[in-house]
Amino acid sequence: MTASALQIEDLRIEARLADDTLVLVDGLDLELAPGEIVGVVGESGSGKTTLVRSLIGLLDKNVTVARGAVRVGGEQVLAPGRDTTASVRGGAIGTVFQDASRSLNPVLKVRAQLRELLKAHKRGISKGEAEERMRTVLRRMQIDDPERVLGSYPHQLSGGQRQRVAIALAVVSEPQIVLADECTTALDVTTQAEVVALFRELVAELGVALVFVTHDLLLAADLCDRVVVMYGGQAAEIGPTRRVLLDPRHPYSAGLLAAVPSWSADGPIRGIEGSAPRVTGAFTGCRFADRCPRATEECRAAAIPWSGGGERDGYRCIHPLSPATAPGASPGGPPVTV
Ligand SMILES: Nc1ncnc2c1ncn2[C@@H]1O[C@H](COP(=O)(O)OP(=O)(O)OP(=O)(O)O)[C@@H](O)[C@H]1O
Repeated sequence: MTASALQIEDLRIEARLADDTLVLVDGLDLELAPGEIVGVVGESGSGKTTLVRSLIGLLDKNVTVARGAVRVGGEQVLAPGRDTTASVRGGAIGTVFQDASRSLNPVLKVRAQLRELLKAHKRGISKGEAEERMRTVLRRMQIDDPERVLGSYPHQLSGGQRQRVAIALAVVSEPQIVLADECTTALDVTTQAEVVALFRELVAELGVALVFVTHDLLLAADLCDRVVVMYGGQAAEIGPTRRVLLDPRHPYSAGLLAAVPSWSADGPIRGIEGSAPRVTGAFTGCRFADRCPRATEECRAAAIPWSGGGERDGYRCIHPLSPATAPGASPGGPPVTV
């Protein structure tokens, strides 16, 4: 059996406020094999960015890991009171953010930025080897004039080139895992498609595990092997992309799909009414209950257990859509109302 690239076990992340504790991520279990692409989707505020930031040691000062653990390549890097994620950031874990300017240093030329990472994470690499590696990685990003780009400051590059350089920075140290947080959102559709194609190639060629965070369900459908649908800090549903899209079991997943225009081409587009709850430490029951037409008192009474086929394919709902009534009953057709 292949060792996991990334293992997240029962992760709970809390934020301390002056008068309360907010739960930002709760009970998250996720395992990624090398070469696997997992999409993390969900509305704004569902905890996607908090999850990504926890993996690279960039949580805000008032935010801590309250329970669970994270392992990278089998080694524990995050647990309550323990955070050694800085040792994997830029090395075993590469990150690409939405805004390339967050990944790039505006006052350093691209060469200096790539070289800095190689020096930090590939100890003993010679100057010549580093030059060769930088050119190769830029060519892999389909930059055909690597010499010019290496000698440029970020502001001298186009938006698409900047995002390619940001991806080059994420992969130059040959990471086991790449975290991409909304990294195509700010790009035009053509560049977005090119960047997605790049990720696909990178995963196939380098065997990295890719966590692809996006609002865009169709983009996730196009790229990802599996998706995690997050809501209120929890995984509402996890499963192979095709299964989740064609046969969602959690009413929230079905609601998200019904809100995608091209998915609902033959039927009415419906947003999900209401907004996500503020989850404090005292919160009980299903986080989606107040917005869910299937909710009963039972949903509000106690924590909802995980059901289905285990961590890799399941949902957190006691009144799931049955396969017969879910959109998968008519693949490609409009989702039913939830
Ligand atoms: N330091 C903090 N203190 C208190 N609450 C926080 C803190 N950081 C994030 N939050 C809250 O945690 C929740 C999850 O935020 P997060 O940014 O992870 O969501 P998201 O799914 O990535 O949203 P988006 O897609 O808009 O980036 C939000 O309600 C946010 O306001």
